[in-house]
Amino acid sequence: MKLFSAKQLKEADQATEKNEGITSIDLMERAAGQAFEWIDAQLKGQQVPIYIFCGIGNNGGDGLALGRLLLNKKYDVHSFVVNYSENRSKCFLINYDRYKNTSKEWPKLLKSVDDFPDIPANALVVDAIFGIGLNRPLDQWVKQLVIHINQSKTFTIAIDVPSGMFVDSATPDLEAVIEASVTLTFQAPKLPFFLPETARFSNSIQVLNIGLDGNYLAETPTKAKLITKPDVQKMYQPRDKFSHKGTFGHALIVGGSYGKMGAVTLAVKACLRAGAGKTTTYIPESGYTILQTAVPEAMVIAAQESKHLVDFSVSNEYEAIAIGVGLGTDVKTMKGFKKFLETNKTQLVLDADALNLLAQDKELLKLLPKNCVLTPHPGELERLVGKWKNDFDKLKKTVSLSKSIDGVVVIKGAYTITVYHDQYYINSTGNPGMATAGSGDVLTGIITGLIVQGYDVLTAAVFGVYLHGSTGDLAAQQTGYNSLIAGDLIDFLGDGFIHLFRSDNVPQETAGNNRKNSN
Ligand SMILES: NC(=O)C1=CN([C@@H]2O[C@H](COP(=O)(O)OP(=O)(O)OC[C@H]3O[C@@H](n4cnc5c(N)ncnc54)[C@H](OP(=O)(O)O)[C@@H]3O)[C@@H](O)[C@H]2O)[C@@H](O)CC1
Ligand SMILES: Nc1ncnc2c1ncn2[C@@H]1O[C@H](COP(=O)(O)OP(=O)(O)O)[C@@H](O)[C@H]1O
Ligand SMILES: [K+]
Repeated sequence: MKLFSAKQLKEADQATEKNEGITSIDLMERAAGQAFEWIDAQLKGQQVPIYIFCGIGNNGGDGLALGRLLLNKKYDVHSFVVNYSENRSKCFLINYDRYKNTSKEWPKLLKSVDDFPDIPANALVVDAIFGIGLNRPLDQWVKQLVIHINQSKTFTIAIDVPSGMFVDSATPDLEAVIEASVTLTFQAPKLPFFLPETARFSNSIQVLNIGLDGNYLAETPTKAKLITKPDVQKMYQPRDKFSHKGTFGHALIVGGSYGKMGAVTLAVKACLRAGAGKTTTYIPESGYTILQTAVPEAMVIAAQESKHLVDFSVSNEYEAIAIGVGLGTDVKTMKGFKKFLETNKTQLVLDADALNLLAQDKELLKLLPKNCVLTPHPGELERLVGKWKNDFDKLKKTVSLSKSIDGVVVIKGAYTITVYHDQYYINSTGNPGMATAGSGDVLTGIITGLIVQGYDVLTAAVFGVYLHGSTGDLAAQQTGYNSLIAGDLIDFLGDGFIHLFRSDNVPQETAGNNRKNSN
């Protein structure tokens, strides 16, 4: 799903008006109508005081149109115009008049802190103060209004965007943003809904299709995409009946150190479960028995050194090498790692301590082969690119890194973002249960397993991240968040694949039948 910029949405707006022969006021009525339908479907006529705060631009126009529709359906509506500027939009003014013709109680004008209404605890608040047109920090008194609404702790519905949130750049003041309970966003979600600093404001996101011009939406490329099930279904490569293990490649996992062999165990199991034809691990000698016992399906090459890898001389028979899990950052390991990079020609996935070694000597980045995959969590990323000022700056720095190595960088976390040059692929699966030691090692194994089967590196990263998260979601249904451990992600990976092609909305009857059959 494409995430459009504010400028693109305004262009889509104009394309729709031109191609459908409608005006912006018609489009506003459509948007407000969709918001009304959604709210009416939840309330079903239930009478609660509805407090609508409207700005003076088109977001405010949406708010007034919504207010009129709710009044027509006999809801208890109280509207306020937040008069932060005299520069009112045309569509706002039209809806202001329409509202006044509908209601005896006209919208109250708010011009300063003294005008703020008390908000009853049982009120439903609608935030239509600012939308995608916000382009500078809020005036002090408008910020106070946002704080006043947030402090009311009432259920708050943001129209299009929580007011105060910037769409295409960093939000300058995180105290001046509406904390929405639900965000009714038009046509497509906005990038900051998925970034760590701002995601908490938009909460439950409902995308309302207001029918913007289909051609414009299809043909306009976006920097950011939200990766959902239909996107990854297209990525899956079915297996041929006459395929054999040689068809699906040979992966090498290089890593482990004394006390950290588990990381390699998790990565190699995940790699196998992702579908690699063959896997080999290259580990310090002390891990030999551990690996052979824990993963009989994997081959093991034990290095001479007992506790840390020093010599990384590996053959070139592998389709991909994952390096770094449990590796450690011993001085001798660093030397061997450098020597390895100087001669290696195989596709690489670099994680954990391999990233820390790269951060210790950034010159090593120049030795990476084209199209490698780096999978840093935010701490590892910071060591590689330096401190960032905000989420947008983090993305900019990651884009520079991706371009400089001509490879893929996966920023792990909630809504993992895979960055390739200046494209962002935002993952929609996963849960806080996955914040547990070793779950990153599993991801490394999955991505490597996909690469050796023939997925290109970008697809392997985007698809692998999605699968890892959806597997975590399936596992959590059985384990709950607290009890999920990294090994569960391996156990459920098969379910993750199977669910790729299962409908999410299993009808009750079918679910019942399944239960009956399994009894
Ligand atoms: N295709 C679509 O997407 C559709 C969009 N629709 C709706 O329109 C919304 C966008 O409306 P919008 O462009 O009028 O901007 P909005 O957010 O109401 O802001 C109002 C104005 O405030 C100003 N301003 C900015 N910052 C400020 C500040 N800090 N303090 C004071 N003033 C500030 C700035 O004007 P300026 O002063 O810069 O000239 C800005 O223009 C969109 O979110 C959606 O709800 C739907 O109706 C139909 C389909
Ligand atoms: N709150 C969360 N929501 C979704 N995914 C998460 C969350 N927390 C962690 N994860 C995922 O779990 C993995 C953790 O990786 P990492 O920090 O490298 O763990 P480790 O080094 O212990 O293996 C990443 O893929 C990350 O995206
Ligand atoms: K809003």
